[in-house]
Amino acid sequence: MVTLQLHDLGASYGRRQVLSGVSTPPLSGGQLVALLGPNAAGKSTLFRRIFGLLSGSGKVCVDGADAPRPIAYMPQDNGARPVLSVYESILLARMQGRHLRVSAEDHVEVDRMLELLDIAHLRGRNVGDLSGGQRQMIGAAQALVQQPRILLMDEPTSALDLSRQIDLLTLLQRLAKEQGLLIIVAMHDIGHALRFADAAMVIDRGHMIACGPTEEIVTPELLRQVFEVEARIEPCSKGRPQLIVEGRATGSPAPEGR
Ligand SMILES: Nc1ncnc2c1ncn2[C@@H]1O[C@H](COP(=O)(O)OP(=O)(O)OP(=O)(O)O)[C@@H](O)[C@H]1O
Repeated sequence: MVTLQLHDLGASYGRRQVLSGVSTPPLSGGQLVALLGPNAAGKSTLFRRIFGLLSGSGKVCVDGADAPRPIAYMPQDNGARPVLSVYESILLARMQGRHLRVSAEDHVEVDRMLELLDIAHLRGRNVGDLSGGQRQMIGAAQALVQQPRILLMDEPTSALDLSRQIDLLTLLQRLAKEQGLLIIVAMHDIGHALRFADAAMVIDRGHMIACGPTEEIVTPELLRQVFEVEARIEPCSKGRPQLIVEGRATGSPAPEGR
C-alpha cells in the first residue's frame, strides 16, 4: 500500500514564504483525505510543492508506489488545450510520462474513464466549448486516467452541481478503498469533508494546524479558530455527521493577507 509523508515542507514565491514546517504522519492509501483551510492558506501551494512544481525546504516521502507516474495532480484551473477534443485531451494526459506509442490499452483506459465519470457523451466536443462543470469533470478524468497511486485534487467539485459533487466524491471514496489509492482533495465544503473524508489536513497561513481522522479534527473549536464561524456538528437522520453553521464568529476580524 502506498504511503505519503511530509517532513517540514516549506515553499516560497520569490522572497515570500507561503508554507513552512508542514509535516504529517504517514498517510496511507485506501483513504480520501480532505485538505481544508481558508482562502490563501496555502492549499494549492502545498499541492504544487508535493507534486514537484515548486521547490523548497523539507522532504516529500512516497513509499510503495509502483505506477509509471505515482502522483497525479488536478489543478484548480484545468490546463487542457481548448482546441483538443475531450477524448484527445484525456488521451494526452494518459500518455504523459509513458511510452511514446499509443497502445490499444491506452484507448481502453480513456473509454473506461469516460464511462466511469459519465462524460462519454462529451467525447467528441472541443474542450474550449465546454461549461465550467464539464471541464472540471474532464480534469478529473485526466488525473484518474494516469492510474496514479496518489491523487492530489484541487477543489475538483467547485464548479459542479450538487448531485455531481456527491457522485464525484462517492466515486473517489470508492476508488480509494477498492484500489488502495491515497486521494487528497482540497475543498471548502466542510460538510462534504465530514461526510466523505476519512481524514483531514487543516492548514492556515502556511502552517499545518491539524491532521488526523476527520471527526476528531473538525470540531466547533477548530471551525471558530481557523474558519471564524460558529458551527455545530450533529448526526443527521441517517447518523452521518452534519455541519450546522450558525454564523460568523464574533470578535474575529479576518487576518490581514487573506
Ligand atoms: N504564483 C504565485 N506567485 C506569488 N504568490 C502566489 C502565487 N500563487 C499563490 N500565491 C500566494 O500564496 C498564498 C497561498 O496561495 P494558495 O493559492 O496556495 O492558497 P489556497 O489555500 O489554495 O487558496 P484558495 O482557497 O483561495 O484557493 C496566497 O497569499 C497567494 O496570494
